[in-house]
Order: sequence, then structure tokens, then C-alpha cells
Amino acid sequence: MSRDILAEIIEKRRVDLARLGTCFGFERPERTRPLHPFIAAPGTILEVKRSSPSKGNIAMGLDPSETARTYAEAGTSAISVLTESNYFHGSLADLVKVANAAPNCAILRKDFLLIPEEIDVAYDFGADAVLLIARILSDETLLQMAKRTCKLGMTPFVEVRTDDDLRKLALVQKNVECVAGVNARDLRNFHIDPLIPAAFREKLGPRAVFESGVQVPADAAFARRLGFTGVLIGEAAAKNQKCAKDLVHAFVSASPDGYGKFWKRIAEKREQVCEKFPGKPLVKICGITNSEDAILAAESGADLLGFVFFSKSPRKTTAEEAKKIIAEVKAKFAENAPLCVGVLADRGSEEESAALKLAREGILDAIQFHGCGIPENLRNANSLDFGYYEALRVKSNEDVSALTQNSCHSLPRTLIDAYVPNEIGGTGKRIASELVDYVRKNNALWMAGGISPENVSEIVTRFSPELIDLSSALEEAPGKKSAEKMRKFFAQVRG
Ligand SMILES: O=C(O)c1ccccc1N[C@@H]1O[C@H](COP(=O)(O)O)[C@@H](O)[C@H]1O
Repeated sequence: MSRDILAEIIEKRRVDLARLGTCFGFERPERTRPLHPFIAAPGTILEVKRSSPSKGNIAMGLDPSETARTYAEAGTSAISVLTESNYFHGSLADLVKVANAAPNCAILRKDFLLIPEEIDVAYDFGADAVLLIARILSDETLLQMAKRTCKLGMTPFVEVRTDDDLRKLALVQKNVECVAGVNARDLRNFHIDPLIPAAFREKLGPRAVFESGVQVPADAAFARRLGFTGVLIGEAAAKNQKCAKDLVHAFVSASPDGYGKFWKRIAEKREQVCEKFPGKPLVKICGITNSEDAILAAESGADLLGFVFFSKSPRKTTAEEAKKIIAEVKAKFAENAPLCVGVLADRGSEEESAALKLAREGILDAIQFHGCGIPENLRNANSLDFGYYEALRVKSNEDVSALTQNSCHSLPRTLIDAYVPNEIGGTGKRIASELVDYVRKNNALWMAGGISPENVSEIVTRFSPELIDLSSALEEAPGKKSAEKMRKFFAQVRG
């Protein structure tokens, strides 16, 4: 989509401001409500939202006062009110109504505020916090508006999405206390990726909010597991207010954990690769059985190393061997070490128990469930010491639908591998190109199956995968990688 929706919204808003003034034609009330702290402790922000440019009509008949009462009863600590009229059908009248109906919640004015006087208007209409979008404000105006917000006792909520926005956020943080927010939705194409907020989390300061795209309770929990203090939920709450309680409960009962940490590290590694090797994917080298191969892969630029815990694999490893290799890799590469993943293919096996134990001990960063499904107890957990994802062996479009069903915030990525009858993984066989195309239409592509030094350039150019995973084509003998093949391979993806 080439349409710049943000620019359109702002253009119309400037015209309205000039025509109607900063109160948009509403009579300016005198504030009587006391001020409330905004996201001073972990909590949700449920939104009063009628429509949006990405979703069209969401809840056009919504009554702001009733909605605010429902949200307050659900236990939300804050309520966001969209006051933009052209694209979101909100108004300052909604803000007053919500502020009056939810006297114990912090109220956020969510709009595309452009001039400092709008901050005073937000205060008078009952807000406790105001959204300031870094991308649409100059350094000077942003800082002026943030300072004015604090002067009135409210909280500036600064939304970032780019490195330049982060620079602006740091400028604000140097001067005043604020809450930072990252939108998972790309306003250029409305595409939602929970790994965008994940990549930003450590750069935002202590109070940070995950915005957009939360649909189900597990998505809200995922935001908390990434370490966000708040989660802003619009459509899912406004459309189905009965779910508000579950969304709030999921967020506040989760905590930052090893699962969130794994996905944050994937997201950060993706950013680093995008910056240093534009257009190139993350790389997982699988089937590691010895330190020499592990160290060569790490030195060459592997982002993940895979250790196979499957008795029938020619490249299987044991807990003792994996532990020793991982200790060497982590000692040598410290925070630049690749993430270490245990690959499981046989549920209920001794190997599964051994790998899960290493993951719980923090030795393995994650588990790849290869063609054997994710255990229910892991799917339902909201606090784990490690990450996990599924590898699906795909042979038809129906298999791909399972992948799309998997895809939600809490399972942000699924790996695809070739389906080969009677073989589980490490087959050296490729997935049919039509199937890969079908997957990548709606999903970030994590791809395995027959990737080699000879075909990797063609695969990267043709499919733009986000991650490639390979094993057998780098071997000189079962379980032993060839240094020559590794060098040839990495010359293409890290050259
Ligand atoms: O490599 C194995 O032996 C293996 C065994 C059981 C499950 C998964 C396994 N490896 C995975 O297979 C693909 C890549 O294989 P290849 O490049 O086609 O040889 C990858 O997902 C590995 O993690």
C-alpha cells in the first residue's frame, strides 16, 4: 500500500484545527477530576474505539460512558479515548464522558496532537496522559508538549517506531518523566508484527507500553512476558467487551520470562542483521555435535545453533555433549553468542526430557518441536524459563493453514520444513516453491529443507526468508560439518 495514512490524517486534522480551533467546536469544560498516574505499575489500557483506517467500523454504536464502566469493572488501570474524528469517529465529548464514568482509571487522550495548546485542552477535558507521536513532531515541539504535559501533572506517552523516534524519546527522557510506547502495526501497510515492540523493549526505559494488534488473552500475556509495563488494546476490547476481563487478567497475571526473552533476542538479532547485511536472513545451523563446528558457525555469523535430541538422527547429541559445547560457545562469544536451540522430534522420549531439562536450566535458549506439535502445558504456561517454536513439515496448502492458525503474538514464528514420508528432519529435501510462496503471503518466512551453499543465494533472492535453517548440506560426514562448505555458505549470506 503506497498511501501514507499518517500524512493523510494529519493533513485533515490541520485543516480542522484551523477551522474549528483546538476544542474542535466543543465547549471547554472546567476540570474537576483529580489526576491519576498513568501506567506507574503493570496494567492494561483498554480503548474506546469506534473505527480505524485499518479495520473500518469496529464498534460504531459504542456508548463511551457504558464502555468506560465495563472496562473499569474488568480491572483495567487505564482507558484510552480516541478523540480523532475523521478516521476514528471519536471526539473530545467522548473524553469527558469516559473521564466522568471511570473516576478511578487513568485516562489517555489518544490523538494526533500537533500543537502545545492541545495539551491544555486534554487536561480540561479530563485526561491524565496524552499520546505524543514522535514521528509527527519536531524535536522542539515534542519537548515543549512533553514539558507542558508534566507541568499540568499529566504523563506524556511518547510513541516510537524508528531509530530517529528513539533519539527523540531520549531527548524527552532527559528532561521529564514519560511512558514510551511502540506500535506493533506498521501504519504504511497496517501489517502487525509483535517482534517490532520486542526489538524495541530494551531501548525504551522502565515504563513501556506494547500497542496494537492484541486480539486474544495470550497476546496480552505475551506483551507482559516481553517485559512491557502496559498493553494498549483497542479493537479486541471495544468489539467484544465481554472479553475485557480476560484480557486484563492475562496481562496482569503474566510476568517477564525466558519465553519473552528468547523472542526479544530473536527480534534484536533480526534488527542487527537487517542493518549489517540488508536483505539477508537470520541463519540457524542445525545438527551441531562438536565444539569445532559450533565455534566455526558462530565465528562465521550464525544467529542460532541447533542441537538434535532425536535418537534416530545421524546428528543426534546428548545432554552432556550439548552442555559442554554450549558452555564453550557462550564463554567465547559472551552476549554475541548464537542462541542455542534443542531440536525435538519424538514427544515423550528420554531425549525430550533431557532437552527440556537443559532449557529449564537456561543452557538451551529454546526448543524447536519438529513435526511433533507443541505440548499443551507449554502452550498454556504464562511463565517459562525458555522459548519454543514449532517446525511444521508441509506438503499441502492445508498444512499451511495450520501454520496460519498458529500465528498469533504468543507464537510469533513457525518454521517450515519439507515433508518426506518416513523421515522426520535433516532430509536435505526442499519444499515445493508454490508452498513456500503460499506461506510467505501471510507469514514471516522461517524456512528449512535442503538449503545448501549452492542454492542459498537463489532461495534468498526468490523468497526473502526472515530465517533459514540448514543442516545436512553442510556436512562432510554424518554429524560432522565441512569447514569448506560452511565458508562457502557464509560467504553468500554474510559476505
Ligand atoms: O537434522 C536432523 O537430523 C533432524 C532430525 C530430526 C528433526 C529435525 C532435524 N533437523 C532439522 O531439519 C531441518 C533441516 O534439514 P536439512 O537442511 O534439510 O538437512 C532443520 O529444521 C533442522 O533443524
